[in-house]
Amino acid sequence: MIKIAIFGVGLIGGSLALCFKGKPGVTVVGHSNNPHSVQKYMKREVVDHATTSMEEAVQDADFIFLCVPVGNLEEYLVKLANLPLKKGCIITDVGSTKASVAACASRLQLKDAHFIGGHPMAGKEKSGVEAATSHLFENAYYVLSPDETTPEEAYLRLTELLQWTRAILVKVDPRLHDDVVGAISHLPHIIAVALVNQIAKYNETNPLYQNLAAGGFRDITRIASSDPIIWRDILINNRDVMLKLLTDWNDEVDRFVELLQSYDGEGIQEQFRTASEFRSSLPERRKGILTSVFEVYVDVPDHPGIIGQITMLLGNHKVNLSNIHIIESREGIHGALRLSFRDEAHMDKAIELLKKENYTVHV
Ligand SMILES: NC(=O)c1ccc[n+]([C@@H]2O[C@H](COP(=O)([O-])OP(=O)(O)OC[C@H]3O[C@@H](n4cnc5c(N)ncnc54)[C@H](O)[C@@H]3O)[C@@H](O)[C@H]2O)c1
Ligand SMILES: O=C(O)C(=O)C[C@]1(C(=O)O)C=C[C@@H](O)C=C1
Repeated sequence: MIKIAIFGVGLIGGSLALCFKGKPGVTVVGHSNNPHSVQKYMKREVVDHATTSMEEAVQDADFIFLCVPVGNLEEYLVKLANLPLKKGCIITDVGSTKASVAACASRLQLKDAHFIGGHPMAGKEKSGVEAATSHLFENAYYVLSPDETTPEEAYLRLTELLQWTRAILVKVDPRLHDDVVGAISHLPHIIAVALVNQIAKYNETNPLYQNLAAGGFRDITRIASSDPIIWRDILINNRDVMLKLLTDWNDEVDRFVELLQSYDGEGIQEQFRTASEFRSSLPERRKGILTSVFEVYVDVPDHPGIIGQITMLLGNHKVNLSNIHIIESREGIHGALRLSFRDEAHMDKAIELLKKENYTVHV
């Protein structure tokens, strides 16, 4: 029997619990200091058992997942270091920053357990166990940060367990993680919140701002509704990285100020062109059983009607496309199309048809 203890059965802890619960030979135990939360975990059936006792949760546990706010991770590690743990037990976390928790674990020199930091790059603006879902991590990157003391055997045991999440596991150094995730996750959260607050101030004198706010505003501000405590902890913890990133952000804002002051239309167009190019190169990651990713890339010459030709070819043979993306669209340069399919059979049929028409296809 594999016992998994989860501390903090909220959005992320609850979603992990749902990935593991019911799997052969697995028992999932949830912990909270609050008896009402313990009852809720049981009522919602996200865990097999729940308790307010830390000792009971970790007794004989093979894996311990710390899914509490970043500001509480060190306190939990210190508590665990003083409890009897099963020999070889793996402690991991899901915190959105990795350097400080890794440093804390290495200072503590856990006796019988191995700490391997983790961070699934998936989430929502909603929090709590009510928002948990077993599909949350599917096709998402999941960072793991073993260090030089981590036995290969322990790392492999954790990666094997995490296969149930259907995430893509990737090893990243904790400091590099905080730099990169600061830029692609933490900075966007600050920008979204600052933007909403700017508009909310205008709205105080005229509700038309709120009434007219449409798709653009909603798209860029979804994450402004994220949990204040979770994000307070993340930003304070990654403070140094964030201060540097905000300086660079000010430069980006200043660039637009200069472009507008000098009526530089071409410069503005160039900003949108380069942004669109990078954004369309981001891999699409769809979640859910029915929306697994089956993608191919097709080299295409730059001439009008090429997308129509390809969609017609596939449509005529009843191949269902779920999405089509232009990766490179600069004039005179060969580009690529990313074609997405809902299942493997349609993807295979598309590859066969495209190759027959002499297109270069990359799978
Ligand atoms: N929300 C996201 O998109 C996301 C994505 C990846 C990782 N994370 C990380 O996952 C962790 C959990 O975030 P979440 O989004 O699941 O939040 P959440 O609020 O949904 O869950 C947090 C859990 O921790 C418990 N908790 C809160 N304060 C506590 C305290 N002081 N002591 C003990 N338990 C406490 C809560 O009861 C809850 O069960 C955080 O470290 C966060 O950085 C979040
Ligand atoms: O999709 C969202 O709502 C998220 O905020 C998820 C998100 C992100 O910024 O991408 C947020 C925090 C995490 O630590 C990882 C992922």
